[in-house]
Amino acid sequence: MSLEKINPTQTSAWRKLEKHYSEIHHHSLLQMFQDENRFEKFHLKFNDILFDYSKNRINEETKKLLLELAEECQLKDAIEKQFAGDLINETEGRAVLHTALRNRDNQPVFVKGKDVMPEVNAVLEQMKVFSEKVISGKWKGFSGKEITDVVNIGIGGSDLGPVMVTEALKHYQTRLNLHFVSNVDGTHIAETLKKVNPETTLFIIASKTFTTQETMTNAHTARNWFLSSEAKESDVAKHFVALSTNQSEVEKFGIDTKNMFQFWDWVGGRYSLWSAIGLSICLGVGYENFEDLLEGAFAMDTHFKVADFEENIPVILALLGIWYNNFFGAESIAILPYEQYLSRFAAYFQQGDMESNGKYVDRNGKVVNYQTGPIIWGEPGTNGQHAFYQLIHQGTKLIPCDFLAGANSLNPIGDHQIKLLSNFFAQTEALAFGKSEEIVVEELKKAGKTEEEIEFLKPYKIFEGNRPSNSFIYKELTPKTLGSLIAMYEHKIFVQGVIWNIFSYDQWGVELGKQLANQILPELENENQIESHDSSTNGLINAYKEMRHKN
Ligand SMILES: O=P(O)(O)OC[C@H]1O[C@](O)(CO)[C@@H](O)[C@@H]1O
Repeated sequence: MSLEKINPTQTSAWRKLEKHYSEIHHHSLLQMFQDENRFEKFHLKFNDILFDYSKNRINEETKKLLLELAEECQLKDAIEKQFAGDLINETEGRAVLHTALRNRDNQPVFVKGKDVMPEVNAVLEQMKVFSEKVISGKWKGFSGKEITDVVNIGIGGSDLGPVMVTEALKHYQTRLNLHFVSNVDGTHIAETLKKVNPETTLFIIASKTFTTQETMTNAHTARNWFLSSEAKESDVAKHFVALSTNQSEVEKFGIDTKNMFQFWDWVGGRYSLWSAIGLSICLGVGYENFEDLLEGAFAMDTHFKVADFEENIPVILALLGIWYNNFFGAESIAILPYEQYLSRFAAYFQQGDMESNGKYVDRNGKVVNYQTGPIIWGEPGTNGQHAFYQLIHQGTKLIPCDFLAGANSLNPIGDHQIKLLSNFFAQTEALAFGKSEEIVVEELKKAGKTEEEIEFLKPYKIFEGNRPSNSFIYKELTPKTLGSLIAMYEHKIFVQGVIWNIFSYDQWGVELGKQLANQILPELENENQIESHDSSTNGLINAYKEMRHKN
């Protein structure tokens, strides 16, 4: 059964929200916080995570209306259909079941009448056995030495998840050194190969389709490099494994299918870190930690499935996003982790969110007349503070922010953590409440400025505030907590897609560029002048041909 296809702007909740927005959009957070119970009203707890959403430009009525919108858009039904394995990715005729990959209570999950759990568990077991063999040193390279380095070759969802998670869980690192190669720019693989030894390196070729140009090019280069050492063709099996849904392409590449870790078309690339694509995570941090990551995600899945919407963290997070995106006209969201280990978290959700909800055609095939997915960006605090926070505080754009921090550091050195957290708390406070003219004047007086200097400096030093943020504070960055946080954002993306009435699980928008690149590639293989494109593209190609070194 497909999802209901409701244009959100046609719902009565949307109309009420428009009216409500016109009534409250100028209200300040300062006024709203006159209510001493505001934090009590607008925060939620989930295991070791606290979600404070009180510093948002909402009141109880806003929340009520946003929840009405979710009901009217039949969110409950959509959630049930996704978890049940309905073919909700209609343009590709697929179910969407990354939740089955972390379905830790093992209840059957059916796709087209077949329970997928036995296969899911079999691949997990294969990942466990293999990663333990490599980590323990039982898996030997062609010259009998242990594996020391693992190179994951993949791109997009076959790279970003493992990169983000292995960085986030570096504290739990095994003895193996992990490397990731994604870019087709030869520099990426060249610089990586300089660091490794063919005798002790394991290459993981990670590609759902096993046809992606970047990945296959890098994979062939790695294979040639490997075979240019002492290694023989028959040694490839000891040094190359594949993560894919495409067995025949894996065979064509020359990887023994014994060394293939399978996943399925109901796992979207950007939701695949929980699948065989997570093999580099298992190798990097150990299978038990990978399992804990799955546990954390499963706990969030269960919460998302069963909690009432008003207490449902992904639902509330999604609705707040809609409030800013569609009513305030905010164009982006900054994800700002005060946790160095989460340095790739925002980059990961750039793909997660923007590839999922960057769509202008709705589920009825009609061009939408409202905004859909936001731009996602961000860097870890406090680095961001010294780079782009100026614009968030005093720029002309409204940028809702998600702040994330661990209460405890995994590297408790001196007073680093309280300094870090003092910044975390200070930033959301400053964004929300700003700095008034009176305080600015008082400070300038204290600094001994003249009346004239005060008049001049005053406007620059005032912070109008009223800039919204969510805060997530968790006990410590464990694999479980990380799993929950990732799943939380995944479900947020899904909820927003349902409300915007778009298909969140396809990505047709990346195809045109790929197609054109394939057409242009043969044109670059000769020295002929090119005239087949527009004048700009012709001009650029011909200039390139002039500039490049001739063989
Ligand atoms: O795993 P594959 O098939 O190589 O695809 C890599 C990436 O390419 C895309 O299909 C489009 O860029 C992503 O969705 C995907 O994560």
